[in-house]
Amino acid sequence: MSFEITGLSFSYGDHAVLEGVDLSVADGELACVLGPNGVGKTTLFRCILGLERPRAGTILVNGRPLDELSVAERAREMAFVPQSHAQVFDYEVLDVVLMSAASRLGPLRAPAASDRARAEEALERVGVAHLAHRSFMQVSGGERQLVLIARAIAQNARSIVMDEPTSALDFGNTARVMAVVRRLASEGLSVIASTHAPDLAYLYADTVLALDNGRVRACGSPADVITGPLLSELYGLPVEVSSLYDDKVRACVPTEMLRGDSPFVTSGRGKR
Ligand SMILES: Nc1ncnc2c1ncn2[C@@H]1O[C@H](COP(=O)(O)OP(=O)(O)OP(=O)(O)O)[C@@H](O)[C@H]1O
Repeated sequence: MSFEITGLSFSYGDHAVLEGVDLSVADGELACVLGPNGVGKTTLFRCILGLERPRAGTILVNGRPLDELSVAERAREMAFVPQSHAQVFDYEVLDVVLMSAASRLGPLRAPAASDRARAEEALERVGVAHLAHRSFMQVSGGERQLVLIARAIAQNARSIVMDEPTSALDFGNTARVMAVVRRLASEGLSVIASTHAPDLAYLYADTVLALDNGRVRACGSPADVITGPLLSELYGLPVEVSSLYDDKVRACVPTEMLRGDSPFVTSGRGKR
């Protein structure tokens, strides 16, 4: 089991954020974490990455307790893909990917030719090798996200944690990035990603964890978790879930928008 999180509880001072969270993600699996703003998704990831110390609970990464891993070992086991719009690197794309080598290098050691080759190969794998010598700040949000995923691949870790990998992306780039993430999982990595889009979680994930107020509201197969009643309760508004393409797709619709008397409906839209 690549991530085995048991009874995880965390507080910022007096403010309890996570309570008794359990999650297992095996090699080859993609788990999506869903939940309203402020529910504790990023905090959960910070605990998994060893950046916050839980009040209670255990985290095993590839079978080893997180708190027994050195910083370098954590970097070998886990790669982190942050939200692309939070980045301020003014480096060439290839140099951003080469930063993945930092955990293997001693202080003041330059990356070797093999690190460079690995970085170039990772860019190739996510389809953005042509951007290698462009400025990271001057490529699009979707391309930037793919570069950050390439950096995670080049790190050669067995597990990847992604904080809202598609939050800044358009429709096409969302599909491209999620396809890459899905492929990485299918190739044997364990991946945990947060998302605000239940229909994306349904389409791509093997497991969905729905957090509500820092507690697990549901965790299981997308078919069990992505349902109208659960999403309505989780987000506090009526949601209908329609099954499409033999239930390979579920469209999640906030039905408030469809009611003729809805205060949100100001034009002809939704009144039919
Ligand atoms: N450094 C901090 N100190 C104190 N409280 C914090 C800190 N970081 C986050 N919080 C609080 O912890 C709670 C969970 O925050 P977190 O960022 O984990 O939520 P999230 O689910 O990732 O939210 P979003 O979907 O908006 O990104 C929130 O109430 C937030 O205000």
